[in-house]
Order: sequence, then C-alpha cells, then structure tokens
Amino acid sequence: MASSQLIPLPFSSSRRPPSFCFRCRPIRCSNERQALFSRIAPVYDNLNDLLSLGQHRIWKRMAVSWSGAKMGDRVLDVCCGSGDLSFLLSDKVGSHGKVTGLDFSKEQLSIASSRQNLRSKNNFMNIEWVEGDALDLPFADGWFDAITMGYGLRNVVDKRKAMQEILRVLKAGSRVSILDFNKSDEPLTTSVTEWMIDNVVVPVASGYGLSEEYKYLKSSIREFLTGKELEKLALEVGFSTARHYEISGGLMGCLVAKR
Ligand SMILES: C/C(=C\Cc1cc(O)c2ccccc2c1O)CCC[C@H](C)CCC[C@H](C)CCCC(C)C
Ligand SMILES: C[S@@+](CC[C@H](N)C(=O)[O-])C[C@H]1O[C@@H](n2cnc3c(N)ncnc32)[C@H](O)[C@@H]1O
Repeated sequence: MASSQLIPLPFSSSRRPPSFCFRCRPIRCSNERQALFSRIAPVYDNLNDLLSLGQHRIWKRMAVSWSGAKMGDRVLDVCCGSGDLSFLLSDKVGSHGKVTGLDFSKEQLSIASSRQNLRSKNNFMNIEWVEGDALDLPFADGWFDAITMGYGLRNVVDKRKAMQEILRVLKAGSRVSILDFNKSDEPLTTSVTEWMIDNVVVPVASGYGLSEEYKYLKSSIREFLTGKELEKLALEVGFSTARHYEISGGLMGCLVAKR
C-alpha cells in the first residue's frame, strides 16, 4: 500500500533557494514560480473548473490516454500539482501499477494528498507524492513505462533540462505526454486566448487576490515554444519521435514523444 505521506526531498544543489531573489524579474526564477503555485494551491482546482468550464478535465484525459499508460505500469506525473493527471493515471495502471506524482510545491502536494485520502477508490492508494525538482528527477534511468506532464513544461525555468530528465528516466520505447497551452501561429487564436485571460481569467482571479499570479499565464504562453519548436526540442534531446497535437481549436496542445 503506497504511503500517501509526502516524501520530502532536499533541494538539489542546482536549485537551493537564495535567501532572496532580488535579481529575479517577477516570476522569472524557480523559487518565484514555486511560491506562485503554492499561493494559488487552495483555489487552483476550482478556478480551473470555473475558468475552463470543466474542459480542462477533457484535455487531461486526452493527455493521459496519449501517454500509453496501461494496467500494471510504473508511471510518473511530472509537475503533478494537485494531482489531476496522477489520479487519471491511477485508474489506467490499476492496483498492481504504481503512480508517482512529483512537484516542488509542498502546498500543491498537500492538496493532492488530501484529495487522495478523501477518495474512496482503493487503487488511488497506488499513488505516492514526491517533493522534488523536474530539473533534477530523483529516479533511476529508464525507470518509468509512461510519463505525463500537465501544464508544467511552460512553467519550468529550463525546458531543455526538463526534457533531458524525462528522457533519462523513461524506458526505451515508452512515451511522454506533455499537455499545455498552445503557443499558436494563428494571430486570431492568440488574440482570443489573450483576450480571455485579460478580460475573464484575471478579473475572476482578482476576486481571490490572485490577479498578478494569473496575469503570469499570458506572459508564460508568449514565452513558450510553438508546437513545431517543441517537436524540434524533443528530437534534439534524443527522443526518437515527437508529435504536437493541437486541441480545442489550438487553445491547448499536447506533445507526445517516444524514447
Ligand atoms: C488547467 C489549465 C491551466 C492550468 C494552469 C497553468 C498555469 O501555468 C497557471 C499559471 C498561473 C496561474 C494559474 C495557472 C493554471 O491554472 C487550463 C484551464 C484553466 C485556465 C486558467 C483557463 C483558461 C481559459 C482559456 C484562456 C479560455 C477557455 C475557453 C473555453 C471555456 C474552453
Ligand atoms: C499549472 S500547475 C500544473 C499542475 C497539474 N499538472 C495540472 O495539470 O493541473 C504547474 C505545477 O508545476 C510545478 N512546478 C513548476 N516548476 C517545477 C519544477 N521545476 N519542479 C517541480 N515542480 C514544478 C508547480 O509547483 C505547479 O504545481
């Protein structure tokens, strides 16, 4: 029976937080982002449901399906947050499989662990929560049969390093499925997304005192990689195949890469 206790890991030397981050521009460095996701943790799930009208659950189901996770597998959910994809993976791999949800926000992992304990399904006990850094994964080479990363790659400070780490811990012939906002080539799609963030998402978030945190969404999407650039990065780090699928009219996208 997997423990639902959090497994704390010491900060890796590459990310030991400085006493303060005076040189960091807002939301630019790892510990700023860690603090952001810890602040939004209490309302994160509810705002996702409200602001996407529940659609994000469909997008996450698609990403988990595309990971190829199956009964009995040992799988990893990188940047698991409150655990949405981990719970979907838990159903896929069943009680003989094993799900590891990794995140560097204690607050997000605490929400995930609480949600696990509230659920009646036995096989959710096949999930363990690990506090760790996606840029320094505390797992052996070739350890996982499938990996997911939901709305995480856009948020790590070193996307190439994150992809290298995912490749390292993935078994040969296995897949990673990386879901995120799509940095569209279509001006209309970009305009609609940015209009929604400015005029719906941020005003709603401001009701919770989180307008700055949700404003970050727009800048992070602008600084993200396009689908083609994500495919190129995956092949450069060593994945054998990489395809980026646009979802919901190009609002979201999912990169599926095989080792
Ligand atoms: C699950 C979703 C986003 C997760 C997420 C990712 C981030 O990087 C954040 C950064 C800072 C704050 C919050 C997040 C965050 O929640 C996607 C759905 C939730 C979005 C917040 C809503 C986006 C709305 C779309 C722009 C328009 C939706 C149109 C239609 C209703 C589908
Ligand atoms: C937008 S949330 C996504 C949560 C969840 N996967 C989902 O789909 O709802 C992004 C998560 O990535 C985590 N994160 C960002 N950078 C990280 C890093 N370098 N290592 C581990 N977790 C990280 C944040 O703490 C946050 O919980």
